[in-house]
Formats: sequence, C-alpha cells, structure tokens
Amino acid sequence: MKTALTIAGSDSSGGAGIQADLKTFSALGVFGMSVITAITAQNTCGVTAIREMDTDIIKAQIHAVYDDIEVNAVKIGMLSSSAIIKEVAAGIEAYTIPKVVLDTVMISKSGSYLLQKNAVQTLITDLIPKAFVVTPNLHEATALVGFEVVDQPTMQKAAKVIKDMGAECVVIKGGHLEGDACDLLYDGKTMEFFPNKRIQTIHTHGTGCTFSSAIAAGLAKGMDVYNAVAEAKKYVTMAIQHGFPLGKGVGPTNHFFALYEKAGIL
Ligand SMILES: Nc1ncnc2c1ncn2[C@@H]1O[C@H](COP(=O)(O)OP(=O)(O)O)[C@@H](O)[C@H]1O
Ligand SMILES: Cc1ncc(COP(=O)(O)O)c(N)n1
Repeated sequence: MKTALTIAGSDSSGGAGIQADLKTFSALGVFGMSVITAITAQNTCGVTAIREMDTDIIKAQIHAVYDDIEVNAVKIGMLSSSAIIKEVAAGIEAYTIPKVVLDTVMISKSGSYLLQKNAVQTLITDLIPKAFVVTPNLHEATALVGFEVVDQPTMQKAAKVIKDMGAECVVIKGGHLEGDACDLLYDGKTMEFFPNKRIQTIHTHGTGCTFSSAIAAGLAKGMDVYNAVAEAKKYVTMAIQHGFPLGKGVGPTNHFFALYEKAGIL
C-alpha cells in the first residue's frame, strides 16, 4: 500500500486540516500519516483559539515517520509561523523528500489567520522552492505575487511568478472566482485549465485541504502531476456535491459519500 504524510494543523470540527487530509487519503486508498504543526479550536462558525506546537516536537514527528517508513508523497497545510516553516523545510532537506504538495494555507474561510502575516516571505524563500506542487487559492496567490489575482489572465500571470519562485508546478485554485470553479495547472511548459461548474452551496469548509491531499494521494500512487490534479478535481467536486449542513455555519466536504459513490455503492 502506498503512503502519504500530512504536515498540517488540527481542526477540532473535523472538516479541514489534518482531519480532512486523513479522510481524503483513506477514501483514495492511501495509508495516511500525520505531523501536527498546530492545534486549532475550530468549528463550522470559526476559529476560537490556536496553539502552535513547539518546533522540537514537529521535528521529532517528522523524524519518527521518516526514520521508519517509506513516504510516497507529502501534503503540507497550516504552518502558522516562520519558525515552523523553517523546521518543516529542514525536514524536507534532511530526507530529500521529492513529492511535496504545498497548500499555502493563510486565512480560514471564517477570516482567522492560520499563517502569521510576516511569515509569507519565509514561505516564499524557504518552502516554495522545495515544493513539487504549490496550490494557492486566489487570495493566497495575491499575497504571494503582490498583484490582484481575480480571473483567468491574472491566474496565468501569477502561476508564472510562483513558478519562478522555484516550485516545480503551480496549481492556482479558482474556488473563489466569479462563475465557474476553474483551476489552473502550470508545469513550466503548458498552462492547463480544469473547469468545473460551480456547485451552489455554502458548505465548502475544507475544500482546499481536500483538494491538495487528493493531489498528494494521486502522486503517492504514481500518477503524473496532470492526472493527479485531474483526479483530485473530480474527487473534491464529489466531496463538495455531498457536503452537508453540519453545525450552524459553513459545513464540510463529505468524504464518505465520495468513497461510496466511487466504489459504485450509491
Ligand atoms: N462551489 C464550488 N463548486 C465547485 N468547485 C469548487 C467550489 N468551491 C471550491 N471548489 C473547488 O475546490 C477546490 C478548492 O478550491 P478553493 O475553495 O479555492 O480552495 P481554498 O479552500 O484553499 O480556498 C478547487 O478545485 C476549487 O475549484
Ligand atoms: C487547521 C486548518 N487548516 C486549514 C484550514 C483551511 O481550510 P480550507 O480547506 O477550507 O481552506 C482550516 N480551516 N483549518
């Protein structure tokens, strides 16, 4: 069985973060493991507290996994601070980890900072150059490149700038576009759009986490980046289609319906 590791924050409500990542890995038939960078007290209405893990326990978790187990792909999510980014970058360096999907998590959908504002530059200098795929949404792409990323032409322009920061491939997510939910993959040679009709729902908690973990699962199974992104797009679309009104706010993606539908049970 192939394995995937998520290095990310915990979401107590189970819709995003480590919990969404592990559900995605399982649904896609990959054995999931985790390195927890921060604990959030979070539900469908918002984030009420954040506790960062000390860098020594983050380092120990990375070493515990890598010293024992072959890891076929890694997904990185919430990192919270520059110090944590540097620790994770050191781990990638120490084990020369190749298939890294970096989801540049910055602000939760409810508006809380999951990455300190002053850490964006560290992400650019220390981690983007080590990533195989970087997956910013429109707001994150804007913060990375310094101009507004709002439509397909600016997504293409931003993808080139982020590629020049040193990432192998860039996926700019179009979940926040006006109109269709259209993502862009740039591998340094070709620009490929992955269009999809927007699903009319407010229940999109964890969409970015689900999508980036599904890309990592595909890479772990040996897919090339194009197929990994295409399959991840199908998976996240299904998971949003079956999202549901858990709690009083923005409900989560649903992995179990996705799993059953994929297996032909539904
Ligand atoms: N309402 C929607 N309908 C269909 N696809 C969506 C919708 N919202 C987000 N997506 C897709 O979910 C994935 C995650 O994108 P996005 O929501 O932009 O990420 P984030 O959670 O980081 O803000 C992308 O593939 C995006 O196109
Ligand atoms: C711990 C944690 N990590 C990431 C997200 C972003 O979630 P989304 O996938 O909805 O952008 C979150 N809300 N909480």
